[in-house]
Amino acid sequence: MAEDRRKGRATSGYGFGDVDTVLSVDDVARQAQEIAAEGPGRETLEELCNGDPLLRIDGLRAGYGKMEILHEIDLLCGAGQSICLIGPNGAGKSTVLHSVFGFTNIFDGRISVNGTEVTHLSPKDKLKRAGIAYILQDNSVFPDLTVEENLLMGGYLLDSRKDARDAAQRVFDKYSRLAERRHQRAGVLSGGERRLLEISRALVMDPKILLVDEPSIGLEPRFIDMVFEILDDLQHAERKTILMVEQNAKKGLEFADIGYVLVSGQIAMAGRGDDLLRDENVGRLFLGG
Ligand SMILES: Nc1ncnc2c1ncn2[C@@H]1O[C@H](COP(=O)(O)OP(=O)(O)OP(=O)(O)O)[C@@H](O)[C@H]1O
Repeated sequence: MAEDRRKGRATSGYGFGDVDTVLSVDDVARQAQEIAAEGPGRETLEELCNGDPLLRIDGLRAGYGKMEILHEIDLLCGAGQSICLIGPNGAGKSTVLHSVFGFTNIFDGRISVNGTEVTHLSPKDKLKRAGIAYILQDNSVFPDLTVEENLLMGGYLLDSRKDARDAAQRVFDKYSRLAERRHQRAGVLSGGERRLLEISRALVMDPKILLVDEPSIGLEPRFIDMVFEILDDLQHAERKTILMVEQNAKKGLEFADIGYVLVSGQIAMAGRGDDLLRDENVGRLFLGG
């Protein structure tokens, strides 16, 4: 089992946020497992989501092909809450999002939304029936299409083109910055505007749950705050539930209500974002001090 748990681990070093010290992934994994050998326990997770999860993951074992990357993951997220997953490179953070959206092989466990099991739904049904949207980690806009055409792509599962147009217009009404550029090629947008377009494209389907993979990646610092403000507004003004992966652990924990620390495909710790920011071990291992 110990060997299994190590299968998904990358071997390179990494840094988090402003970290100057570069620790090896194995060092961090070993130390994190030492400080949280038992994991956070179900009671803690129930308490963190106020006992009423919208998104619930129980005992999830999942991976790619036959390789198991996630080992009995439990995660509970209340409606309108945000969770940030942090941890070393290769820990399986993105694989959690991939599994919730239906991109992995699920060997065991259960994923449910509002009490309804969605474990084996296709990504299309996750979006259309379960209200889960996945926002890609990389630059995923179509640069040769206009801003409007990119947005309409987000509505391809709606029943008619008119429904897609109406949904896109609702997004334009919310983000005048995009509306002003609706006929421009997406390729000419700034990095921050492109990230806004990626988020907006997911909003066309009016999802309840947003899976956000590395929102700050590749962005100039001046755009990073903008993106977190947009996510904050979606959570607090529109009551979207957000499950996020963020390599910049400090930013992620400052943003999120709840943080989960993933190490070698297992949940090592979970707590309120501000508590984890103050936690000595998290600080030493993930925040550089
Ligand atoms: N599509 C895939 N096919 C096969 N293996 C994959 C695939 N995607 C990820 N993996 C492997 O799964 C493991 C976990 O990767 P994952 O991307 O989930 O980690 P992560 O914690 O998000 O890391 P990072 O911070 O580097 O993005 C790694 O060993 C990775 O090589």
